[in-house]
Amino acid sequence: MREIRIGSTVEVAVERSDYPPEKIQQILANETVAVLGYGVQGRGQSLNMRDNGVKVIVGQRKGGKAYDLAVGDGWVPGETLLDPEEAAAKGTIIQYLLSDAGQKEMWPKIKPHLTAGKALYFSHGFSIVFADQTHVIPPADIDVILCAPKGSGTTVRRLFLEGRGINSSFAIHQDATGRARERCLALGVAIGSGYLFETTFRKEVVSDLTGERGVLMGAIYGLWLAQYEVLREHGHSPSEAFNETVEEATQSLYPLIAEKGMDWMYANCSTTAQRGALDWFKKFAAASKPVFEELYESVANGTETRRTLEANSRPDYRETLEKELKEIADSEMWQAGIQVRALRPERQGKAD
Ligand SMILES: NC(=O)C1=CN([C@@H]2O[C@H](COP(=O)(O)OP(=O)(O)OC[C@H]3O[C@@H](n4cnc5c(N)ncnc54)[C@H](O)[C@@H]3O)[C@@H](O)[C@H]2O)C=CC1
Ligand SMILES: CC(=O)[C@](C)(O)C(=O)O
Ligand SMILES: [Mg+2]
Ligand SMILES: [Mg+2]
Repeated sequence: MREIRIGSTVEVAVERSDYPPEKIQQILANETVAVLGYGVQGRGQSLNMRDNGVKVIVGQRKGGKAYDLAVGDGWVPGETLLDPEEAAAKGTIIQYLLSDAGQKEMWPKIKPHLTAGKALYFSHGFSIVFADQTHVIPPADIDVILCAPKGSGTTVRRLFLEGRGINSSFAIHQDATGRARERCLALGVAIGSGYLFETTFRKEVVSDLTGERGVLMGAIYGLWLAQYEVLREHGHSPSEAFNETVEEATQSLYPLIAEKGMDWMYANCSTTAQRGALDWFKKFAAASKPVFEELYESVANGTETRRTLEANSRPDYRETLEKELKEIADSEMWQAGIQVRALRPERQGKAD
């Protein structure tokens, strides 16, 4: 356990060394972990647990890319790769890692398998907190726990293979067995977390939905796009606009922020850049804060989850999504990106 003091706030983080492999194996000795869904998280988490000596089975419907990927990763059909319902019946811990819309849809079929003493595990507070929309209400005699890696499942796996770990949030919603916490933390480390920070299901889902719609994904692209367009409209070439908006950010300046913070990145730029950034960040903060308030409200009052469930439950949701992603890919900015990335010396001659 590591105590962190930030101003007047004291937080305790659970670390990997609190749950060495022998302790994980002891806590989970009589458990079969059924990972339902072999998407981005299901894949990363199940492979890491398997490598950590946990007894894991995967529940993924036959047919489709995810199933083939699971077979390719060494899950054995009929043994460690089953239908989601079959896996739910066999598992003592059910990791519910279908897409959030998929969790709602499958719930009536999964619920009967959640018998007394089992644990239901989520990587997002979505289904439980917005139960008025999802109707996911677990029986009272099971544990309901959460471990949410704060990053893509791809990163969960990559960092694990590099011997590193991802930060995750954890939360206990229901402790029916008295073992919910130890189950949750043992799993949290087994899936590849480096540090685990305690939260609630509600805090997790509200912050996560805000972050991904905001600075992590939605806002960052919105800002980049606006700057790219202004540069182009003023006669700058596509490569100049892209370099000055995206390539420099990801290749030079963001890694410096990751290393030692914003002040460190600023300190390593010119005094000219520093003066301008120090003046302008306040204007951007003031201009965007009302949008973040609007976003937070839309998350907190359930508008965002309602929209997600509606859009992602449509039979043609994949085609619509692919069309929207293709529009981005085909836009001048990201076409410029393909060309500019190909010029990175280490990528010469290699495809994107
Ligand atoms: N993608 C990520 O890296 C992160 C995801 N999460 C959370 O983890 C959970 C899983 O998310 P992802 O891995 O992104 O899921 P995903 O969108 O990759 O889908 C996971 C699996 O669900 C299956 N599925 C989808 N709809 C279904 C349905 N109606 N019936 C049966 N199966 C269905 C798909 O075949 C797929 O194998 C979600 O709660 C998500 O919010 C949390 C942190 C990051
Ligand atoms: C990767 C992650 O943590 C996100 C952005 O919240 C998600 O994929 O839902
Ligand atoms: Mg997240
Ligand atoms: Mg998310």
